[in-house]
Amino acid sequence: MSLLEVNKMSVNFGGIKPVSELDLHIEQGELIGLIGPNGAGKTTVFNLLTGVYTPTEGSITFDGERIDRLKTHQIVKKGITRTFQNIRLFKQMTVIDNVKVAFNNRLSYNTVEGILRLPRYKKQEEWLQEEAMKLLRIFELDGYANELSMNLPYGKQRKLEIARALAGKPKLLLLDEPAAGMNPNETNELMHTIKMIRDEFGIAILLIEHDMHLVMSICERLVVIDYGNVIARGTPEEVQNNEKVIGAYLGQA
Ligand SMILES: Nc1ncnc2c1ncn2[C@@H]1O[C@H](COP(=O)(O)OP(=O)(O)OP(=O)(O)O)[C@@H](O)[C@H]1O
Repeated sequence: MSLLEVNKMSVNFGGIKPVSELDLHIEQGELIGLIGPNGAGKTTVFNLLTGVYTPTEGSITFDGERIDRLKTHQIVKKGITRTFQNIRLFKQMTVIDNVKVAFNNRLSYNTVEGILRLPRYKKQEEWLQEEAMKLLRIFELDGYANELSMNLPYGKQRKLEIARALAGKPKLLLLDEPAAGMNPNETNELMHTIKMIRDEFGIAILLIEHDMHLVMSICERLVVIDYGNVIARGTPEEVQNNEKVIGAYLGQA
């Protein structure tokens, strides 16, 4: 069984169907690109996978369990985390605190232990600090740990968002246009970061991205959607030469 199995998933908003009968399978450790023209339904797919929307038809099975009726925080606990098209960091918090909050669902002290700062709280706080620093080091953000996140350069804010998503220890990471707004150097660095995550963390990644060079360079398989329907699947080479795909992108121009 695949890590993620989406079968005939649709969502209907008062007659509009941004996603229609979508099938999607992702295996452990795969790096898959979800591409398509503007308004094709890509972000809606992410919102369905993460419980922001509930599918009106079809099913989502993750790690052998149905998740399509679960709430977002329950899905995070099952092992799916994401980043957003527009950066959603806690701007007024430090870099390390942005990562620490995401470890929350892995802590086990209760409120009283927290308020009284009892030993279990202290031990977990130390663990939290170490784990958060480890993640920051991997992303070369440890030097910025105590800066406010809003003061980081744009590319580093994007990296921090990914680091925060990894703090939840996902089995599947969803990245929504991580290269949006980046300059070519930042995009290049991001490409290495995404590859590194997959190799070091051994997790599956589903990537929405308009930067075709990035997508074609790092994804093993691509799924192309248009008007909420899958119009092509395959390796980057196969998809690049697919007439329906070319037509969909030209139609946009
Ligand atoms: N809650 C909603 N109610 C009504 N329509 C919606 C809702 N959410 C999304 N849509 C519509 O679904 C379509 C797909 O939007 P979506 O944001 O998923 O596309 P996208 O492929 O991510 O586009 P982009 O590449 O521009 O980010 C759009 O026409 C959008 O207006």
